[in-house]
Amino acid sequence: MTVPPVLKSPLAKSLKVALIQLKAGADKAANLAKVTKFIDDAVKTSTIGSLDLVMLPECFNSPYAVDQFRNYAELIPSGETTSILSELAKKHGIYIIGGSIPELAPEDNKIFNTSLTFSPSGEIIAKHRKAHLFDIDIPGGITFQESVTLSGGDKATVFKLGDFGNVGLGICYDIRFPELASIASRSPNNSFAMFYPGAFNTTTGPLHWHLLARSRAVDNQLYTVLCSPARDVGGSGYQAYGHSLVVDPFGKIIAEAGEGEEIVFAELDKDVIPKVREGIPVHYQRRFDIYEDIVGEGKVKVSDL
Ligand SMILES: NC(=O)CC(=O)C(=O)O
Repeated sequence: MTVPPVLKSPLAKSLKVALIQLKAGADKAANLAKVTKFIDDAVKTSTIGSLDLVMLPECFNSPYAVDQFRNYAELIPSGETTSILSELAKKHGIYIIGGSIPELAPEDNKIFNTSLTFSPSGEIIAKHRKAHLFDIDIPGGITFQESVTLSGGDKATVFKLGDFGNVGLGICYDIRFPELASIASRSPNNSFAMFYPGAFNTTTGPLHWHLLARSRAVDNQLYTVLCSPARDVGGSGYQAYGHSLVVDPFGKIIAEAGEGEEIVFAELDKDVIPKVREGIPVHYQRRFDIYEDIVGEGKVKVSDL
């Protein structure tokens, strides 16, 4: 039997988070004013004590629409959304995982769907460009082609969240690709959580939102934290699913929003990861001798039958 080593949690101290589930409209200034108010409110009304981190949803300053991304795109770090989030992080002395915004890359005029994380002193400590673009076609359900106007990022993102430990960051459709979470959780990265700002919809949300969040948590024995826009009831555009949530490393949902605008609070307990990994030690039972070559297409070994 594999005996797991005596475990030190990858989360050094418990982390108190708020997820801001808000609805973005066409008016960018109004979206940004709303973000400012929601973050102020989260800090003031926290039901779990002083917050460490606030997270925003995918595309919180613009409509989630292929034909609009370029109109709302900003330079990073000189754009106004970056400045506002940096100031808010500094003002409240918290980390902010800034959902995502359309980013204009001036060197090649490409547009990316980009998430920034800010430290409590307002510095950018992580930047992730959505790597897997949301190009799907479900007849009678939803057709969406991000690649019409967006380009995909070219890296997995793992970074140090100050004294808490390491975390991974993906955006929405990225959650369907388990590799990003595996990269974050495995040695030497040893992350305690994956954060996914995400805007699933009323077709794929009921099918897969909770399933994927819980799967990535169970696969990797870490927390998964997903923050969605609120649903635009009666609106004619993209209908986000809502249900922002936090899943613990056992796969249990420990906090969840409904469909409307809402703030959800959750505490990520530092002692849960070692308990899960000691009890169900898959983290130490992986057979890299069998699957080390199975990376990328065409590399699967076919056995001699
Ligand atoms: N909007 C997305 O990027 C992903 C999504 O809605 C899905 O995977 O379903």
